[in-house]
Parts: sequence; structure tokens; C-alpha cells
Amino acid sequence: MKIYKAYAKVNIFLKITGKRESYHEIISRFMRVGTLYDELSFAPKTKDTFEIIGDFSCTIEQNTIYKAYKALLDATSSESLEKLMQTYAIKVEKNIPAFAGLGGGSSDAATYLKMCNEVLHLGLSNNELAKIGANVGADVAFFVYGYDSANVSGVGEIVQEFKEDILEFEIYTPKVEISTPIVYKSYRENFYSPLDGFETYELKNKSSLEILESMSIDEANDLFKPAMQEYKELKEHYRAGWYFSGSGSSFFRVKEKSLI
Ligand SMILES: C[C@@](CO)(OP(=O)(O)O)[C@H](O)COP(=O)(O)OP(=O)(O)OC[C@H]1O[C@@H](n2ccc(N)nc2=O)[C@H](O)[C@@H]1O
Ligand SMILES: Nc1ncnc2c1ncn2[C@@H]1O[C@H](COP(=O)(O)OP(=O)(O)O)[C@@H](O)[C@H]1O
Repeated sequence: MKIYKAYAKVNIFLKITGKRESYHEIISRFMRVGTLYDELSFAPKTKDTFEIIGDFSCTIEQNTIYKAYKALLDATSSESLEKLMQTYAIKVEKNIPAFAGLGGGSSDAATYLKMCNEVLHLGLSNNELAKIGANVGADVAFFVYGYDSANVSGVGEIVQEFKEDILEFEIYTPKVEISTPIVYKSYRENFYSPLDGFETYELKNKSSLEILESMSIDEANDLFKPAMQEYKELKEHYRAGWYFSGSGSSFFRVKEKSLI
């Protein structure tokens, strides 16, 4: 069976620009990590219910793949989709660590939507798939479009491709289970200081390499300080010259060879 790759991402920078109800509006450069991906495929079923074969700590109902299935069914009422999932399980070779700020759950959801769109010939555009996936996770839209690098704004639904050289990363994910809502809440209560329009414009136009060479870890990511405040053990894992992805817990830096 065909294998579909669900890539990880890092946030080169992530700045808050305002609030939207219980969410935060952001401007962030997302870069796909070409060397780190989950592998998804359709596989023979071993039981009658919706089945995901893979190493997950969450229940089926909490799994982003199941949520994406529900969202796609809601949007299309497709009988062939129901039939497909009565016939096949989804097999996931999970390589992207969870609770890592690498977008693994969102990437799996986006890849699942694209797989179903392809095999069932649903004819949905990327814009339509991104809308369907928006309630599953804020990062789903980025993964639906499949860009190597993009400026992502709104609460994650606005994705604009950014053409630049792709970087290779070293990633270090400490075993600290970070909750995204807790980090955003701490930001809102203790660090809220939204970026203005001019600064946003400047950041959107700089290459990722320029950004990483000119900003410190806390300048580049507004969620770093709140994450450190809420999860004190992170301090033991921080090393100079590394950056922080999303709400954590992963640190990353550019591999020497992509700088040549
Ligand atoms: C921080 C980022 C940056 O890429 O990613 P991760 O670090 O999780 O990978 C995203 O903004 C996270 O995306 P995701 O993890 O999908 O968030 P969701 O499940 O949709 O939201 C979980 C909760 O986080 C808060 N949230 C999320 C996104 C956002 N722009 N503002 C928020 O305040 C909300 O309280 C929301 O209920
Ligand atoms: N397909 C999935 N892959 C990974 N985690 C998932 C998935 N579906 C649901 N989860 C749950 O989502 C949370 C972590 O999400 P994940 O996307 O891996 O982290 P992050 O948002 O930090 O990148 C955990 O509670 C995990 O159990």
C-alpha cells in the first residue's frame, strides 16, 4: 500500500499579534523538517470499529486522525468515505514525538485528509481541506498546503508560501509533556505584548537564516518565556545557540552543513 509522509515543522519565529476570543493571533514562520516524518497508510482491519494502528497515548476519539475523519464526513457526507473506513484501518509509523511543538498531530490529520481526498477522488481543493481541518488543530492548514516554508498568521489558518533555501535541523526534544493551552494562558497572563504591524512586516520578509542569526531564543519565540515559567525543568535542557519550536518542548538549531 502507498505510504504517505506526514512531516514535522519547526517555528523559526513565533510572535503574538493579538487575541481572538480564547485564542491568540500569531505571525510565525513554519519550516517543514524534511528528515522527520510519520508514515501513514491504509491497512487491513483487525476489528470492526474505526481503527488506527500505531503507538499513541491518546484514545481513538482524541486522535487527530479520527477528528479529521469526523470533520471530513461532516463536510462531505460521503458514503464512500464511511465505506473506506469500514474496510481499512489507518496505520501510522509514529516518528514525530508528541507534546513536542513539532506539529505531529496536526500533520497526521492533514495527511489523512489528503489521502482520503486522493483515493476517493473527492476533488477538494487545498483551501477546502484546510478549512475542514481547522477545527482539528491550528497547524493543520500549514500541513495541507505542503509548503517547505511559509508565513502563518491568524490563529494558523492563513498560510502564505515563503520562497527560500530550505535548512536542515538538529532537533532535541526533552521528555517534558508541555500543554499548548497552558503555555498560551501563561503568555496571556504574564507576558502579553503583541507585535505591531511594522515589526510583523519586517519579520515576514526576512529569510529564516537571517532571523536565526539576528534573534535570541526568547526574541524569536514569544512562547519560550511562558513555557520556561510553567515548566521549570526545561531550564536544564536549554543550550546556548538553540531555538524553541512552538509551545515546546523541542529545541532546534541549523545543521552546520546547511550553512555552507
Ligand atoms: C503553538 C503552535 C505553533 O505552531 O503549535 P504547537 O507548538 O502546538 O505545535 C500552535 O499555535 C498551536 O497549535 P495546536 O497545538 O494545533 O493548537 P490547538 O490544539 O488548536 O489549540 C489548543 C489550545 O491552545 C490555545 N491556542 C492555540 C492556538 C492559538 N493560535 N492560540 C491559542 O491560544 C487555545 O487555548 C487552544 O484551545
Ligand atoms: N495523531 C496524533 N499524533 C500525535 N499526538 C496526537 C495525535 N492525535 C492526538 N494526539 C494528542 O495530541 C497531543 C500532542 O499533540 P502533538 O501534535 O503531538 O504535539 P504538538 O502540538 O506539541 O506538536 C497529545 O495529547 C497527544 O496524545
